[in-house]
Amino acid sequence: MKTRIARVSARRVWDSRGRPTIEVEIGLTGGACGRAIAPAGASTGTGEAIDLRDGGPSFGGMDVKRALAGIDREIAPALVGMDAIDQGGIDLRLIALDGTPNKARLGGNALIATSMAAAHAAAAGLGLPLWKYLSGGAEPGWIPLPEIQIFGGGAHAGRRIDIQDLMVVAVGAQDFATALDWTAEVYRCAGRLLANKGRLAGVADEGGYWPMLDSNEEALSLLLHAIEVAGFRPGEDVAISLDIAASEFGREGLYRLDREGRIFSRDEMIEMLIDWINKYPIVSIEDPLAEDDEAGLVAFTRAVGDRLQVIGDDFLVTNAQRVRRAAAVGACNSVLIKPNQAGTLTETRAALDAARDSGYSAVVSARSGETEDVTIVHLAVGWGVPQLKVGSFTRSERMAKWNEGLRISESLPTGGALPPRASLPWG
Ligand SMILES: O=C(O)[C@@H](CO)OP(=O)(O)O
Ligand SMILES: [Mg+2]
Repeated sequence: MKTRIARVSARRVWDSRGRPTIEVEIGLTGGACGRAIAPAGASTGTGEAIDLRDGGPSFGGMDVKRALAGIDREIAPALVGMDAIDQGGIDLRLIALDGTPNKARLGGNALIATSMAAAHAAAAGLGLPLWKYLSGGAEPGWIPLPEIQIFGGGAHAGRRIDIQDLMVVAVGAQDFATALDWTAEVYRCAGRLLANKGRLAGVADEGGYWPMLDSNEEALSLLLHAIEVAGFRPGEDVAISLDIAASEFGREGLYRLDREGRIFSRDEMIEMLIDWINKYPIVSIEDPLAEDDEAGLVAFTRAVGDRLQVIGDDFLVTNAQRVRRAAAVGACNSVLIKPNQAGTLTETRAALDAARDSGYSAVVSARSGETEDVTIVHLAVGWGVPQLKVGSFTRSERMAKWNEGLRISESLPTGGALPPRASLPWG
């Protein structure tokens, strides 16, 4: 059999924040090979798979090396001889081998890089592009709609503003290439507007501009202005999407917003967000409240869930059980899908299936620490997820993914067609 695993090897490579990470390479008996690199978050949910990452000010720890040793000594011997096409069996074996509930022993980063490398190897062994292999023969009808960061704040930008991602979605674009064109235009205008104000401090971890502003809302109004200056109709051509990443500044129902100079109660936080939704063309808000504030998330979803995509990221951590529980209590109506939060592709897929069963929308997402790895783009296309969140222009680890989307769209029967508006939550 051509797709039997002949070797598993790993190396220490570097991510976009200058930190070591793990690349796994899997070779098959037929000669095909696949490889994948683990990304890493900065604003992480407590329920995520635990990575073995190097810590300390000089990142001089030994944890990545420890993870590599685990791959050499335990994972490789366990996987050699398995069929790479048996993704479920491979992932189950990885989970059993690790033996902890959060993958802390062998490392979530070791597991996800291995799990994704197996999929790449299987696809290569069958002579298929990864998206096609993952789609199981179904023809995707479209390529996902991009959600792209224009301003970066929170843990990705020295907390100059409290909220983490101010993004745009080209809701009126018909195709993927046009969505990128429009977003690039807004991005350039936003940069010019910030520079003219003397408030541009560089670019954040995901490529969005790093704004030095006096309030969070100032960033929102500047973003709206940038959409208009770029010549688009706010809300009709280009809309706003936010990741508040509220777990970074909220605990036990209290939210400390440094830009606003005060602590908000849960109700005040919800009031402020609803005020923004009423004033700006916002179609999606991620982690509006902290991961420990289920009551707040339920109240927020009850108040605006019929007109807004409410995404759980830190709160749901790509976990099927959590998605089902959230749906039962009415917290959020959408889930962010990040493979490395789950730790294996099979668990990632289970979270997506749980979302579909619960009537939740889904958004596949990169992490703030990324590399040239483009697996998530194939995953979004192959699994038919209609939205994809990756960072912005001016950072190549982000553009590697958007450019891969352009390449994939050339081979889809529908070309670069985006999901029909009616199939999206705001349609
Ligand atoms: O919060 C998020 O959604 C991601 C991407 O923006 O950030 P991080 O990878 O740091 O969790
Ligand atoms: Mg998030």
